[in-house]
Amino acid sequence: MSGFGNEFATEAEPGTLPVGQNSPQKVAHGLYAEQLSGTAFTAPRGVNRRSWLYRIRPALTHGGFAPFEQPRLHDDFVHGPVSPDQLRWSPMSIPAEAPVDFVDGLFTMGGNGHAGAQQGVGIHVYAANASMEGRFFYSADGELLIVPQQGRLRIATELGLLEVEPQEIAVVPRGIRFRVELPDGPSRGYVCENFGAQLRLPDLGPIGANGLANPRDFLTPCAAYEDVESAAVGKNFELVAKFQGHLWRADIDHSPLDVVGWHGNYAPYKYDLRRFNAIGSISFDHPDPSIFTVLTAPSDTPGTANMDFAIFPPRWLVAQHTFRPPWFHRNVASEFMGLVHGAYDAKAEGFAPGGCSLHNCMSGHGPDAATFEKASNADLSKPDVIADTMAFMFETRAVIRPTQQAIDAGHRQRDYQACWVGLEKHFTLPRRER
Ligand SMILES: O=C(O)Cc1cc(O)ccc1O
Ligand SMILES: [Fe+2]
Repeated sequence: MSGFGNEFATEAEPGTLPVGQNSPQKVAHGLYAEQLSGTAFTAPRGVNRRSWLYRIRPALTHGGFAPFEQPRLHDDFVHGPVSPDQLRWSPMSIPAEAPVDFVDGLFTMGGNGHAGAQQGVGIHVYAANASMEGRFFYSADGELLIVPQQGRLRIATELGLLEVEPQEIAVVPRGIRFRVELPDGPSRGYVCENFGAQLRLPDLGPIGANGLANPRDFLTPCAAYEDVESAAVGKNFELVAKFQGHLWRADIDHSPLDVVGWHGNYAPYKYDLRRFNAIGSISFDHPDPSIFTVLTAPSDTPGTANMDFAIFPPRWLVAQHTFRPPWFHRNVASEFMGLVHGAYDAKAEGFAPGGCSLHNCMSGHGPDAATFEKASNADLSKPDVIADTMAFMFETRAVIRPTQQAIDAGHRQRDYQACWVGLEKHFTLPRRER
């Protein structure tokens, strides 16, 4: 179903949805009615999100929770000093031998804020080789923006099935239970867990009513359900929850993906980044990267987002008498970048698909020496096309604290700063005539 944040109504069996009310005394087909609230009951109508689910069993049907050991996934972003170094990582290798599913394959790179304060983000990468089997997951801490880099994901959610491939993204709202299957086997990607206000389309200001990510290109699944008892398939099922920064597990004797019909505006969605209508300079100078915002999660300060998701898609560079690539700069916001495909226009080498970089608040960064040299001498009489590329940025208001495991990781490029060696002093003044 198409459209960002629409009021959808969908049923996998005819006659499931009640007409004219949400909670009849008896629901059709012997189902239970359950409301899933994604915003405060009293949030203003324009941002209020909730859905009504008609399901085989209510969501409370499971055993007690006990801690679940996956120490690579957490959100301890508070303790210890944080270095202002520019950081970069090569792609994390995908496990080859023992089966590792999406939950076990998550590795927290860094983040800020805390789920408890409903502020900040957790930034994770995943590297997995196996589908989740008999395991279902949800995060009560934040909505999950999933950016696959290698391998498709088949995300079976309570509200329906999302299939995403690299260069597409999926967003699973806080609380929605899902299972990730890997149709292509070895898979890798990035996840931004947004603890703040929900992602939405940015205002377009003078751009007008169209452009950037267009609402109709966001797709939400139709209802699809499983009527599966664990005993019938001879397996133990478990429900894994991320709650206040830690993982918990509970036995569950059935698939919780048992929603036969639902209606509302709190639902997972996907978007193909190749549909992004990039807008840029047709005169001079490289614009601020906010022009590439796909989705934004506002904070309480207008214009200063908890998190922005921006992409750097294929596009033409036509600006005149200017340095065309991203400029050297320092930013009050913090920038975590990843590369889904191809090469990034500020880095000639070293920023590989599946890799990532972190440039924190006020840390200087910009084009590497090779890019600076090339762009400073480029022939600007011709347009340049950047094809075959898809980089992205999670940009946050607060400093992104890398985790100790990210700092210690073997795939961290300890020589990252060397990419700027060669940016020599060129300062000269014309000789003054007497
Ligand atoms: O640092 C980066 O590479 C991201 C970035 C891209 C751009 O085009 C302008 C500013 C910016 O921070
Ligand atoms: Fe930057």
